[in-house]
Amino acid sequence: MAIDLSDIVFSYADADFQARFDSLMSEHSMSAFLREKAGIAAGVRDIVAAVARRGDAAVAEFTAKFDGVEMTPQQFRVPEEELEKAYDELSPELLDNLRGAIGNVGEYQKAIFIGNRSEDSGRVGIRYRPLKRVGLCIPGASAPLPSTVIMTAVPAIVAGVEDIVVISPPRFNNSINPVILGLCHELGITEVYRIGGAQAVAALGWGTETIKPVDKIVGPGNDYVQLAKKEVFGLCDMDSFAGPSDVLIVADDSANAAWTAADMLSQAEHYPGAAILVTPSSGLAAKVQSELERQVGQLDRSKETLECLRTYSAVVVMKDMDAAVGFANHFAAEHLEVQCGVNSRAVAERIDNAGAIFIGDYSPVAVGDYWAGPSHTLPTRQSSRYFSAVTSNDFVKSSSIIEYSKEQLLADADRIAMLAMTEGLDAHAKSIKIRQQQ
Ligand SMILES: NC(=O)c1ccc[n+]([C@@H]2O[C@H](COP(=O)([O-])OP(=O)(O)OC[C@H]3O[C@@H](n4cnc5c(N)ncnc54)[C@H](O)[C@@H]3O)[C@@H](O)[C@H]2O)c1
Ligand SMILES: N[C@H](CO)Cc1c[nH]c[nH+]1
Ligand SMILES: [Zn+2]
Repeated sequence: MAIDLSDIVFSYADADFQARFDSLMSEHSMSAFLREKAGIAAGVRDIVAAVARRGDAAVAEFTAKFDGVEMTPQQFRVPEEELEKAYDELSPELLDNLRGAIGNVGEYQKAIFIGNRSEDSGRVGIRYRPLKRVGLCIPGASAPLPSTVIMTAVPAIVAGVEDIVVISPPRFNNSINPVILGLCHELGITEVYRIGGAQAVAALGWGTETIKPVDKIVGPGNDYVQLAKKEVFGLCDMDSFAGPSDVLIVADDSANAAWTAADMLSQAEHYPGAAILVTPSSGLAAKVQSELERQVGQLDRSKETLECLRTYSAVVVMKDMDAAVGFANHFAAEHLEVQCGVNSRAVAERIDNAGAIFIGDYSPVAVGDYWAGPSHTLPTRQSSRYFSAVTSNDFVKSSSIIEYSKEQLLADADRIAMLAMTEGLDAHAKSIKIRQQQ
């Protein structure tokens, strides 16, 4: 039966435009998610509390319950021989391509790294040091994503993190996908645990008898993983909220409709994944709709992708490019593509909220997912308004440096003391004044 996607198309000229706009914005918002998942959040809190109280025993119980795998705590960690064996089994061609991606990501992450730009030679400064131990969440239930190992581990390696720990659910013959394991070996990561979900995040945050706590947890995951990261925040740091993927494409008449549709499908394929086209061109909207209808049936995950198009996606016709850009800034996408021909860079300049911006016809999201250099671990659910992509700079912390000379302190001593007395803190004032009395 022919696929009809006319339901996902709407225009500023429609009577119900505002209602559809509001519902699209709110469906994808963080507040709707947190409200809708309040029940799951309560369950996640219980899982985290149980791991905090009972450590490994609780991790083993939840792994049996949610992943269907019975393990003793000694079996959580993947033996190094298994990592080596998985590495040996990678085909030379795959290994070469993984190395190509690792090289690009490493080069980019080095170029943007601020951790080696400490400034502590003057009166005030800042000093960066790498985090000592970090945990990476690598999804593995709906689809194992080896590329996420590269996109989270390489920035940490560039920053100089000593201990990198990987957690991933035991969804592949009771263990982890072998490409993920082989890649860990290639990157020199030896501490890999076949546990996932909220229980694994809790183990990283609280520590257990067999897993030492980490300083930061980074990486994507399903609702349980993301909500658990929120629960352990404070015990350690975390990155952004990297949940279900989305792409928003701003395009004009010059866009190639078949390519635009292909890029939308590449996000919808994530299942869950959302793909939204915003354009001032009703002609392009119609062509993209028919390309989606034509191409979706040709995909391996056609059924799932179609469901994501129908459930989370839209083709929206706006009055003009200003309105399209306004829509994009309001939506705050994880991935934002601009396909506006020679105007692409100028339109991209006007985007304030997006995890990653892909400019022009030859920068589909997939080039960033696997290859270009910036991490594909990006803020979702409109949180690119305030969160950013994972970078090497997420794996350093800073110490402020203050080093006054006698002359510098004496020059400002009275003024500092006065501020202290204004707050009624005379011990503060005296710690300054005592130095004036030499
Ligand atoms: N934004 C990004 O950068 C990015 C990158 C890659 C993946 N992702 C997203 O990450 C997500 C990965 O999801 P996934 O399905 O692979 O899962 P996952 O691997 O993150 O988590 C699976 C675990 O969740 C736990 N779980 C499952 N059902 C449960 C239940 N009912 N109660 C308690 N715990 C339960 C289980 O322990 C299971 O092992 C997807 O949404 C994907 O789109 C995002
Ligand atoms: N688009 C996903 C979220 O940014 C990342 C990914 C991994 N593999 C393919 N895609
Ligand atoms: Zn992707």
